[in-house]
Amino acid sequence: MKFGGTSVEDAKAIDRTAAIVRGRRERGLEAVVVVSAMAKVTDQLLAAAAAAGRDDRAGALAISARLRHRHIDTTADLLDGERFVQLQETINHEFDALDDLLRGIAAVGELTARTNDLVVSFGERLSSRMVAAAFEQRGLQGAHVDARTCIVTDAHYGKAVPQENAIEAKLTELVLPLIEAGQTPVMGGFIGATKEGITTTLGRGGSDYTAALVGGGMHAGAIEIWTDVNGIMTTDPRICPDALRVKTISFEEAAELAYFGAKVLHPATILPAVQKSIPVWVLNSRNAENEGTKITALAPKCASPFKSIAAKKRLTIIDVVASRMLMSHGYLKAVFDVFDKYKCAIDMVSTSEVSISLTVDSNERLPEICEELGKIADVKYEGRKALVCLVGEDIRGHNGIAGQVFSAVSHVNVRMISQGASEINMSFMIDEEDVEEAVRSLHKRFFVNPDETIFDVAARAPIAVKA
Ligand SMILES: Nc1ncnc2c1ncn2[C@@H]1O[C@H](COP(=O)(O)OP(=O)(O)O)[C@@H](O)[C@H]1O
Ligand SMILES: N[C@@H](CC(=O)OP(=O)(O)O)C(=O)O
Repeated sequence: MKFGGTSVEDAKAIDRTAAIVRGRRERGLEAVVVVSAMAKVTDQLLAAAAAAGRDDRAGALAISARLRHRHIDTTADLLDGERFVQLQETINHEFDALDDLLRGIAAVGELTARTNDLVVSFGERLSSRMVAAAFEQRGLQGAHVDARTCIVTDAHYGKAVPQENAIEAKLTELVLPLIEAGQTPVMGGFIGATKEGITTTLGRGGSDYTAALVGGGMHAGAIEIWTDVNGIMTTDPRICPDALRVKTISFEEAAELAYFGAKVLHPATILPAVQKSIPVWVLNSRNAENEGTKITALAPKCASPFKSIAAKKRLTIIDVVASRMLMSHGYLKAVFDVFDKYKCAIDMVSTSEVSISLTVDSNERLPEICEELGKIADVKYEGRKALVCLVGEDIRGHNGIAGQVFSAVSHVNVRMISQGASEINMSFMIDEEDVEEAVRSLHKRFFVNPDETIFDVAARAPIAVKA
């Protein structure tokens, strides 16, 4: 069971989380609980690290002081007596270590990726201790597990690669005995450590990934991702408040959605679950009675061509123009080698006779990448672009679908179009400021008469939406 930042954001949310876990235990189920940092804490830790890195020591320590108060206040609301005193001491100890670290970064005037990971790791280290203690007080026999003892990764800081065999061995050694003793292990998501014990992180949104690694490594019967919406919806409910819950979706569809920007699930989550055929559920911790979304190996038959629409912002289009060389042997390889060298993933590619257009996440190394590409071609790049992606296994069965999609967004300037080889997504690139309108138009066009076997039409009323 993984509970995201909003499911542990304050004492009330942690209380709801405890009630959900109690419900599972009362049904005779055993659970390992993975928690994220309290909502927004990771962003604030990143801001503190960045401030320290540019020598703003006072700014960094001020952020840390606010976080210390928030964690202690929540602990005071959660725990009584001796339990509170003990955890308060632990939290103060952790924040003293964080402050020392921030002072160190400011003194050196340099923030490395490795140190950045160590700073952000405090979020999950603290939240997991608080949730474990809250479970303990509520008779759930919470047992805190430091995720860094089990989630073994390589040393690719900021996006470390988990070592699944080593993880499975550690889970068997350290977590299984706790379950066998009737306890509820609680660990932080998102963080891990190299085999030498250096702290790493799995990339933003990585707690879902931890949940899948733990579920996979322990051969769980199910992986539950508890969040703040009723499940995977037909689009982000912050863009369309009338988005509908999707009752069932395939692993492939969910993976495409996650990759193309649906924040509700981390893209890497699905893989360990698919490999072991473990069903994944996305559920709402504010509305635990709701059935959520079930992600399964096979997509159910659906009368609608699409299950959901995702959008991903902060992309850059790069146009590489080389009229004489494009079709020559080895040219594309030379272009892609440059992206490989900078470990820069490409989202979409399209070619014409004279140019290749590629899209990548906007990142600070783009000027270097383009300078290097400039040695073999003329290069232009343009940021503030976004990708809109429609996902559904039944796209291929619907004639004229592209016409319907593009007439729904005929007022928007479309820069690139792609239909993936898997034939379960159709995506196009537009200006960032057009995303909301394009998604609303498409949602209106494709979910006006939804298939009731797949979409929760009964609950058309707006669901809980984050501010
Ligand atoms: N297709 C979608 N279905 C559901 N939620 C979505 C979708 N696309 C984007 N979201 C957003 O994802 C959010 C949940 O992800 P996140 O904030 O990371 O939650 P958590 O803190 O629980 O991990 C929702 O509040 C919603 O706004
Ligand atoms: N706290 C990490 C990991 C995570 O998955 O968080 P959440 O479950 O709240 O999206 C982050 O913000 O990236």
